[in-house]
Amino acid sequence: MTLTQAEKAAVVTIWAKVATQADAIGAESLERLFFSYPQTKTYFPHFDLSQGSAQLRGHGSKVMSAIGEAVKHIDDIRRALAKLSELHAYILRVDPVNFKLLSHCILCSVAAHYPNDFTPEVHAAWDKFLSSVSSVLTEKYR
Ligand code: HEM
Repeated sequence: MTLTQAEKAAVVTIWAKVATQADAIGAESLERLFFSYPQTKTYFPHFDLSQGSAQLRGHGSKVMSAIGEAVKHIDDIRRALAKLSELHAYILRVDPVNFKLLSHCILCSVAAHYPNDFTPEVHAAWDKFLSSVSSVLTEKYR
């Protein structure tokens, strides 16, 4: 899935804003994930997943910095996320369906924080970007 130059530019622009609140948006995305799709909590039996917990915030921050790496290396997301891809496929064995759920929650959090920036074009570009990140993180399964 390749992003056009215009889509890449839209992703980089919205990320510049998201990056300033990345930790909050990461934690909120996980809260939305666990609240709307409670089955996803089974991957985190060792975490305290209550709203605002230190583990939830810490993990949200890690997830968002990986997204930031992908934005920084938008032309080579595969290489930028190679290690994470192995981790999710071979060690964590996260079912690929869950990536769609998390991507959706990240999309909602970004929209909620930046309603004016979240135009249909930005929405489409951000959605496509998160799909690219997800396909990189799940491609080792095949
Ligand atoms: C956009 C998609 C995702 C990104 C960018 C992402 C990113 C990350 C990062 C950066 C880490 C930490 C790796 C490390 O400590 O070296 C991680 C760990 C982990 N991820 Fe993901 N992840 C994604 C999707 C998912 C999904 C959908 C699930 C399951 C519902 C999941 C479950 C886990 C688990 C269980 C860990 C280990 C947590 C721990 O024990 O510290 N991830 N992920």
